[in-house]
Amino acid sequence: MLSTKCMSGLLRMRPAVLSIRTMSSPPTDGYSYETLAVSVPKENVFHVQLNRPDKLNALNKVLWREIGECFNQLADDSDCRAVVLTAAGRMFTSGIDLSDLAMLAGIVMSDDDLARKCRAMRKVITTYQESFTSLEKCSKPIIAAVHNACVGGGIDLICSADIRYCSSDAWFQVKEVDVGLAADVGTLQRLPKIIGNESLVRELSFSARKMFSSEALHLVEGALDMASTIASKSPVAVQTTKMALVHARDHSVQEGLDYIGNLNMSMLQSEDVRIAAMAEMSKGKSKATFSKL
Ligand SMILES: CCC/C=C/C=C/C(=O)SCCNC(=O)CCNC(=O)[C@H](O)C(C)(C)COP(=O)(O)OP(=O)(O)OC[C@H]1O[C@@H](n2cnc3c(N)ncnc32)[C@H](O)[C@@H]1OP(=O)(O)O
Repeated sequence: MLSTKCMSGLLRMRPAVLSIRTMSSPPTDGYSYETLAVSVPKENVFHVQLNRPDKLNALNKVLWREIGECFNQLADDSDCRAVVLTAAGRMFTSGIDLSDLAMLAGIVMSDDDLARKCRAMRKVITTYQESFTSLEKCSKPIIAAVHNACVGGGIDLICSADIRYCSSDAWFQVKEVDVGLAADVGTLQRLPKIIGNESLVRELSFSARKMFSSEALHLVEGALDMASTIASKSPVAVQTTKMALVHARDHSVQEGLDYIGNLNMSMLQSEDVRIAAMAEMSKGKSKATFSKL
């Protein structure tokens, strides 16, 4: 989102979301959540949907916890090679559940001692941060497909995904200052690196102004097709690529080169390299099939 390139969107998102449901297999065993719906619409592609439509997918405590649980589970699921993240109902998310903000006020009132209040507050912030960081730690590529509103904590969430698509009616709002907060769950850390424009990030974060999508290039099927393309490639190559990209964002070029060198001294020994190379040399005559990772 938000750079011209990433703002490019998912046209007619709602019908497309319905069509994901139609194509999907029933909820996967072991993926039972109160606030998330998980399905498998295409081979090795998992679809995670924020599922509190009546509350515009406001991020309550349960949803925040379940996001972490779900992506930790997907990380260990060898049937999953790529993930599409969408939301049910008329908006992607309206941000943190405002009744849970009262919980923060509860902490302020909970003790007379500042150190104890600070420790309780730190625990909440860390727990929320770790939940969204689970997307980044999950080695499977994650495509967030945003429709309509993506507010506050929603920006934190999609900044942890790998790829962002949005609908032509999508809008984005770093709204924290409007509720008296500095965003603390990843937006201020990740968004500048995603957009590559520090000035724009500051403007959005200081003003809480809405930023609208003006481009609409892809359908939800586009996200699914992209996930499917990724899922068809060597999981060793794709997941190592994701690890290297996340590492590279936070390290120098030389540190990144050392990191990929250390990783690839093992990964290049994978059977996937031979299988992929043979398929490439056949110029499309033979199709590469990779085993689970
Ligand atoms: C340690 C903390 C770290 C995290 C920090 C995160 C910070 C943030 O996310 S800041 C942003 C917080 N969000 C907001 O301030 C947005 C509040 N909502 C709205 O402004 C509007 O709902 C919105 C413009 C998104 C949509 O307006 P619309 O008129 O179309 O719908 P509504 O009638 O307002 O909403 C429908 C029902 O959903 C409930 N709801 C919507 N948003 C929230 C929310 N964020 N929290 C709780 N509930 C929400 C709304 O109350 C309606 O419910 P009901 O009355 O029962 O029908």
